[in-house]
Amino acid sequence: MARPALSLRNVSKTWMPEGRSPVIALRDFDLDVAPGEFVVFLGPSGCGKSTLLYMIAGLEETTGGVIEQNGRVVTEPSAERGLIFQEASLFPWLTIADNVAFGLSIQGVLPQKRKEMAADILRSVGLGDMLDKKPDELSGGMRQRAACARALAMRPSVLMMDEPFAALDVQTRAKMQDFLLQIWRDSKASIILVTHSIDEAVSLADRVVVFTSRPGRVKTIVPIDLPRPRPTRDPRYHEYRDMFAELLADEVDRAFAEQETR
Ligand SMILES: Nc1ncnc2c1ncn2[C@@H]1O[C@H](COP(=O)(O)OP(=O)(O)OP(=O)(O)O)[C@@H](O)[C@H]1O
Repeated sequence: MARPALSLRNVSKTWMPEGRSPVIALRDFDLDVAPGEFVVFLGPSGCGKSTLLYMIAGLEETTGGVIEQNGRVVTEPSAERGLIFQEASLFPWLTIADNVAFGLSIQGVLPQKRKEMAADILRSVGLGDMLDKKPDELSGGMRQRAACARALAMRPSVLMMDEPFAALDVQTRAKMQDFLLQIWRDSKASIILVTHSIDEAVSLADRVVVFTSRPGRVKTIVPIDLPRPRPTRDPRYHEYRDMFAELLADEVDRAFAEQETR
């Protein structure tokens, strides 16, 4: 791989919740993400996927190891690394256009330019008619597109998404996946998407990183060697699905077995 966009070396995190025992969420996690690569994190519940995104975003500190973006150690949040959550975290009192413009104001973009940029990017995600609407006037899928627009306006080179479509109905989810592939191609950013959906992983990823159960480590990394749009009727598509189902079932079984021997 040419210089990775993102490099994780021995990344570990132990949470120290007050009055409770420490939780080792991640231990010695290693991964390189290439520029423009689409990586999906798949793993059992509680294996540290969100924790890892927060650390890559610079919102939480690691308790071991190093995270680098383009060779620079990550120590704090940066516009270079966008993070989108399951529920679009837009400011409810601002219009969609002002939500997008808000981040640009922090970057020092002047008001008129902010307005133009916000309108442009909202048009590119199909929300050109919604500029003056407030978030609660939009559907869930539209809100998620607005959240994408807000993150993309900052031109991040890495865009992280934590189960972004989990709250959406099946049809909207499929549309959002197509939309995401389109903005991924246009933006040329690397994407890291966390999902519980095996189908979503096989439909979207260049590579799927399968986590072990907690403490999360890399169990295996599987490149998806299928053209896009993914041929869902192709036997190979189903082979990938079956393989991921087995890998996850293994980890869930292992976690249960460990709990029982404790
Ligand atoms: N702020 C926190 N303080 C203490 N423990 C935490 C905190 N955040 C997460 N944890 C613990 O760290 C572990 C990993 O949590 P995390 O949310 O990263 O897992 P996940 O893989 O994203 O789970 P899920 O798939 O269910 O969303 C869990 O045991 C969780 O309870």
